[in-house]
Amino acid sequence: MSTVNVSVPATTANLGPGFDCIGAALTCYNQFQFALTEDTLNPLKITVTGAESHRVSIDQTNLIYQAFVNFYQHLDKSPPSIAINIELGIPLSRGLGSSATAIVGGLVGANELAGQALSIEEVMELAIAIEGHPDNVVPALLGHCQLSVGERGNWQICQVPWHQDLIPVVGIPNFELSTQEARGVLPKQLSRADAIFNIAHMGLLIRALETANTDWLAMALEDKLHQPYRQSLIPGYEAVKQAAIAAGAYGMVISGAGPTLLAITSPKQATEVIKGMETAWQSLDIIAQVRSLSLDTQGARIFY
Ligand SMILES: Nc1ncnc2c1ncn2[C@@H]1O[C@H](COP(=O)(O)OP(=O)(O)OP(=O)(O)O)[C@@H](O)[C@H]1O
Ligand SMILES: N[C@@H](CCO)C(=O)O
Repeated sequence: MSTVNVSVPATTANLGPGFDCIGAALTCYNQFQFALTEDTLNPLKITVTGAESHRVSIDQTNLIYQAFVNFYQHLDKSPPSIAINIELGIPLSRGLGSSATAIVGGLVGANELAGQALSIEEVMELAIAIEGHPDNVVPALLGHCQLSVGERGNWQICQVPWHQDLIPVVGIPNFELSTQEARGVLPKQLSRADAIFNIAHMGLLIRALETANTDWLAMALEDKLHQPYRQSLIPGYEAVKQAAIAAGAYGMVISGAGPTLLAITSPKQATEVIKGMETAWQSLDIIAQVRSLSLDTQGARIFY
């Protein structure tokens, strides 16, 4: 087989208190096609379609290709000549795990072309090493909501049940915030009180997601580790949060490193929450796309 297609879901990381360790896959996708070529003079050809396609590099710096090459380096082999077609469905640098889709897509495509030389656990390990933290790449690969605990070479991955009555609503503004910039504003040290706050809220979050106990969820989404420092990088954060909660959301958090904002609500209130968040962005003259999504339960999918 010389051509393989891989579809990888968007992911929302952190979910409030779970900085760098929890993330959920959402029903919005990037698609990648990998076709082996015989062209040794031009070993890489990349084409990109979809919104923001002009912003993706089409040379060897492309993150998908870097992950692809990383896979072959891991096997001590040279990468084959390859044509990669990228169909972007997930906006870039918005906190919806676009970089994780590129890393997972590149690795899964390479693994399939290499006859599944690596197990899914080995692919996951490589993906975490490239991204530097597991919270996006693990659910992008496996689907569902995933808690990743451990360190290089020794990860425990725990699927966190997500109650079907909890609807994720994402508000995606039309400005970008790079993960690098959003990590740059975080303090190097935390007080003991803030550490205890996050440990307790994270424990509550796991049970709240499973049971849809909405009092628990409303409290569990609070965090003292990253959101207080990142809010000022996202114009409209407070107004959109207030509007979402007034319209029936249980809470609202920064999705990944932002600037996308993630509200969680009930199936009944989802339309009102979307309207409320839209109106709040509009009143600040910020263009944003607000929509409800579902939990993706498949992760990276291979098809021919
Ligand atoms: N389909 C893609 N092909 C190649 N590179 C990509 C692709 N998608 C994302 N990237 C790379 O990832 C960068 C965005 O990564 P960044 O971590 O800043 O944002 P994100 O992954 O969208 O957000 P977050 O990590 O907060 O969820 C892009 O600037 C680009 O370099
Ligand atoms: N946990 C990461 C997710 C974005 O890559 C962060 O918030 O910086």
